[in-house]
Amino acid sequence: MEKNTIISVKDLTKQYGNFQAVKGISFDVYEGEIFGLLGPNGAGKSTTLEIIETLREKTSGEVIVDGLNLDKQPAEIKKIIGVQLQSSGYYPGLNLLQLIELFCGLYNRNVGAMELLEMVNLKDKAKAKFKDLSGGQKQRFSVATTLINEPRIIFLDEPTTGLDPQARRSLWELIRTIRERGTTVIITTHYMDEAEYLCDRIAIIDAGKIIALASPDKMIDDLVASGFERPKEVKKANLEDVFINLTGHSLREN
Ligand SMILES: Nc1ncnc2c1ncn2[C@@H]1O[C@H](COP(=O)(O)OP(=O)(O)OP(=O)(O)O)[C@@H](O)[C@H]1O
Repeated sequence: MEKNTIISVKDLTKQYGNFQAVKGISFDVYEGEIFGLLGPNGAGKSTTLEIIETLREKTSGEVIVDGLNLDKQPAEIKKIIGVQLQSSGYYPGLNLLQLIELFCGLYNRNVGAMELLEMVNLKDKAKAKFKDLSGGQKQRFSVATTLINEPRIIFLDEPTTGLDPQARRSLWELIRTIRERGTTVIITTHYMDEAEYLCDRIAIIDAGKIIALASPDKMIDDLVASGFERPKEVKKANLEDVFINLTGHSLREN
């Protein structure tokens, strides 16, 4: 299948004073994929994401989003992307339904607020305030807000950090559903299992450089082909499997 490039980043750098946080990275994101930026704390993932989102100035390099040049058409780019809003933007007096309706008004969109809450499994919480949600529910709501302007691409910055295993799985399913509806997803994470489960392709970033870029499967196959073996035999399950098995497979309300 012919792949369409929807984001193209070339030789991107970001300098904070004397410190170069992003050191000339290049990558393409294909339309309809879940693309992951995987790396340790401080690797430059958020900086890279925020530059593409038009929220942070780059130092040099070229970024094209859906044919639009970041330097010339940032306002056009904003219209076709969905970005997680800071929770400080969630007016404390409003409930979830009212917040979505407010954002619809701001974006001049007419999406069904209740349908959106249903999609992220928060219909029952429509009348609740954001502050009264669990961590997983907060993240699902935050993902819902990225969809209000019916974007072609959504950006998720470490969406599952701090969540329990079930809340994470529930969010993974949501992210897959969003991709199945045709939206391209670019996500940052420092969780290996998340990258392996969710992402079609990943770029591993370390100290501002991309050190590998491929599908998780290909990376693992290449490592094995190089003669790598795990030092000891791996058990057929891990502690997370035990936890999920004991607390239930079904995705409960998180
Ligand atoms: N505004 C800033 N001024 C100076 N240095 C910054 C600024 N923002 C980020 N940095 C530095 O740039 C580097 C990359 O930060 P960035 O937040 O992009 O990393 P990250 O990969 O997203 O890490 P994390 O997982 O911790 O969010 C870090 O060393 C950070 O301290």
